[in-house]
Amino acid sequence: MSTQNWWVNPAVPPSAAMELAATERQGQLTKPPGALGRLEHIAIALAAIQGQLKPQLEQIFIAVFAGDHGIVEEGISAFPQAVTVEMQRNFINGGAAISVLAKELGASLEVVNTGTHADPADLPGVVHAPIAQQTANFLLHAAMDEAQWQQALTLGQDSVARALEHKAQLYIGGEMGIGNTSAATAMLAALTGYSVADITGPGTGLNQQGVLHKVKILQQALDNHRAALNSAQAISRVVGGFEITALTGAYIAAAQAGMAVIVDGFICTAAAAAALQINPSIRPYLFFSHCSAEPGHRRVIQHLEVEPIVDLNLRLGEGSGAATVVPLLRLACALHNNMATFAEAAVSEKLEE
Ligand SMILES: Cc1cc2ncn([C@H]3O[C@H](COP(=O)(O)O)[C@@H](O)[C@H]3O)c2cc1C
Ligand SMILES: O=C(O)c1cccnc1
Repeated sequence: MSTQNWWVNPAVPPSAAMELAATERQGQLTKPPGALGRLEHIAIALAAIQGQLKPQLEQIFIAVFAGDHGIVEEGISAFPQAVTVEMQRNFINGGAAISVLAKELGASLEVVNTGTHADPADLPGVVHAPIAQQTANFLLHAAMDEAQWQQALTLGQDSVARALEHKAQLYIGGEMGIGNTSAATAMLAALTGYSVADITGPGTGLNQQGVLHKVKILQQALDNHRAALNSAQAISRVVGGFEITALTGAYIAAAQAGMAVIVDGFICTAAAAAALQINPSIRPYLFFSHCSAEPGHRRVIQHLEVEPIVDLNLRLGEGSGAATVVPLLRLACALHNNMATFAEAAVSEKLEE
């Protein structure tokens, strides 16, 4: 099915035949069947996605989407908005957590300015595609209009096109945007039905009073927009962010291109939750990396019925949690691809029951 709205085009399901072949291979490797637990499932899922018995994760593509948020006027972050621009420089200069992780993994790293206060002349090396300097303050206004939402979504699709040019076998999206835990929380409350109070947390480090204020602002925002929040697309447009929408577009486009994706923490999960409602066919392509220390994440993960790979108390963003699990995925593939079978190693198989 092809439609004008590219984001609803279904992703082709991963190969069932390859899933079966990879499952059979796991059963033949020199270990009790199932003994490598979820590492087996990861390798099998990657084999099915890549359509090859021995999946490969050499080329990793990481995109960090930066976006500024009008809602910061309401005092909902512990850090000033200037950090969104300052961190873009840090990403490019190699000093940020995601820069270090990307280097360690031998991954390609790009930074996309989806709409921030950055001066492009000041930040060479960033992909500048600003939709505006920031979203509208969604306490009173829709964060984006329809054209801006589509533009942001397409920035994610463009990034996936660059990942494909790099022959990437795995796509990681990250985000940077002061105030974006507020946008993510508002989106997730509207998408899942959890109350704002149930899933609001400190983000970069609000104190208890700050969190209560954040709850109040987000609750008011959702009340103000209640009538408009009638679809995942509307929710993402009205209370989301440019960078979060770009991530939603990237997840959908990667799955449509048959590429595996690792989802990062709380904010990326908001983008993924919207993507899954807009286009449910992408689900098999998404691996959820970790359970964030942002308190709402555990609930949201349960609601989505997904199982994060690790739980390390991370609460950074930038794609850092997703990058952190790449070595585990690589090891899962190495075991699956390189272990000997019982026949090859002349090891006796399990007794018949
Ligand atoms: C120095 C610094 C680096 C970061 N890298 C990611 N974030 C994270 O914190 C922000 C969201 O938190 P809030 O909603 O509370 O503003 C996002 O930019 C997110 O990526 C950072 C935050 C800071 C301060
Ligand atoms: O889990 C995340 O993505 C997160 C949590 C807090 C602040 N920034 C990001």
